[in-house]
Amino acid sequence: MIRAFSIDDVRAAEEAVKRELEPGELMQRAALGLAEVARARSDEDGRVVVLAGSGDNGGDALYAAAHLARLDLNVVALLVGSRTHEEALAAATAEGVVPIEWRSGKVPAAAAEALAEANLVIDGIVGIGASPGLPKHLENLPDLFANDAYVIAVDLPSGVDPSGVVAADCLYADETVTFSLLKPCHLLPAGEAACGQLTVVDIGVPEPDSPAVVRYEASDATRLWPTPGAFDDKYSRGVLGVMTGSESYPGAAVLGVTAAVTTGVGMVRYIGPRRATDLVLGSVPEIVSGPGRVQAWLLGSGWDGHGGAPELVDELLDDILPIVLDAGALDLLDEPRSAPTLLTPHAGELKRLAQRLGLEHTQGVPGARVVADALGAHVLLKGATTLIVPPSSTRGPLVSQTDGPAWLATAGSGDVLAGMIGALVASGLGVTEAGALGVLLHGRAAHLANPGGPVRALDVARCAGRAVAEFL
Ligand SMILES: NC(=O)C1=CN([C@@H]2O[C@H](COP(=O)(O)OP(=O)(O)OC[C@H]3O[C@@H](n4cnc5c(N)ncnc54)[C@H](OP(=O)(O)O)[C@@H]3O)[C@@H](O)[C@H]2O)[C@@H](O)CC1
Ligand SMILES: [K+]
Repeated sequence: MIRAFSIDDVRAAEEAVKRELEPGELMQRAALGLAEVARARSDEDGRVVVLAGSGDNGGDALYAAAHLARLDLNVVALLVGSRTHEEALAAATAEGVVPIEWRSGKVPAAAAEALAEANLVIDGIVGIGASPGLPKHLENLPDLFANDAYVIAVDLPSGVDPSGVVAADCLYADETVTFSLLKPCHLLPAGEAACGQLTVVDIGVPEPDSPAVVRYEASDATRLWPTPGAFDDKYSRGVLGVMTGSESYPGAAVLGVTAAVTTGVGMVRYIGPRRATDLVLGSVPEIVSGPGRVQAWLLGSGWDGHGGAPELVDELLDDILPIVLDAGALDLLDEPRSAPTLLTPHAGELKRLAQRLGLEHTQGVPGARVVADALGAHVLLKGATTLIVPPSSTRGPLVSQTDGPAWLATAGSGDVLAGMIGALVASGLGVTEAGALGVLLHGRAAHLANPGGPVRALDVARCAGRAVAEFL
């Protein structure tokens, strides 16, 4: 599992280590690690520009500049903040780094020339002390870079919101070198794309207890998968009740049920309108049609109204069983249930849901968070990066998964994902684990369906079993 920590926790962990070290030692470790990566990425006769801002992020960059100059690289330091880390600047200039001040206004000619010639740019403008966005004079900075310049961000790309919540103008990097601990922006959509390759340099700061953001990996699927034992039967493995599809959209039912059965669950009970039931039975003869005992419910994919049995829905919502509410069923809930509940909206559905509930945020992490809090439910926000946002009261981390190829943006894909997650909830996983492993499985199955090429949702559903076998 990949973990990122809140900025407060990162600062506290760094302070605790600093108390045990000589003053400045931690920054020296960071700068040395950064310089080693930068050296490995630069040519023999490399021309390096270091962008140094006001804080310690600029300090890291300037000390790294000193190391690189000592290795005979040609290094220019652009001092772009309102202040400069003076000791680090003195160390850099003592090694032959050429400083140029550009604290506001138009770019000085010497700075523009150095940037145009640089094949390596080290972005030490701002780190975890950042407020989102770039200062006015640096807004068009990338226009000054050579086309083939390799950009290394120190700790995080400048301009990015360190907490990964607010999307803002930032300096895109080819590589981000961070120190011991990942920060939320490294894993969340508002920052991750700007990071490029993420390299972690160990400076000896231990992980705090509780991560703010986590990402499940294949090894987590291996560890957590609800693999049946010799004494299991179809009931002990778990039964999933599915109410999906409608007269207008019966295909959603076929996709979700196919995905659930192929993912592996003791049994699927399907309840839906006649046409959808016939189609489901025609392609998935393993299912049992009609109500009965189940361990979890999946509702809503392909609904046009309240599915096949509206009279059942209120009863289910009052029940103590876990429920996955997808698509049309996102409209059902107005207040928290007492049992685990997972909502699976895409961005448009989240917006509508938050507006219906009259909430102040409607998008991204803040939107998912207010919906999760209002409904006491986990919100799985589908997208290129899929997030799982728990209600604040759980104090649990956000989950951020980027497992699927972009080809998964296709009709029926969400129905398949819902079926996979439903199967995992019925098998006994909590909604967070089921959501995260479902997204992992969805991405892996898409890859197996047609590596590197377009996929149809039904093929993704059909590949789930093989993908599970790979995890195990
Ligand atoms: N702590 C440790 O032990 C270790 C820390 N380490 C390093 O220190 C970094 C954190 O350093 P930090 O706390 O000095 O903050 P940092 O991000 O450099 O600058 C904040 C200042 O920048 C400004 N500013 C704000 N927003 C801005 C923007 N959008 N764009 C431009 N400028 C902006 C604002 O100053 P202003 O110019 O407004 O006066 C603000 O005060 C961390 O990321 C890591 O690299 C490593 O050495 C390992 C050990
Ligand atoms: K930076």
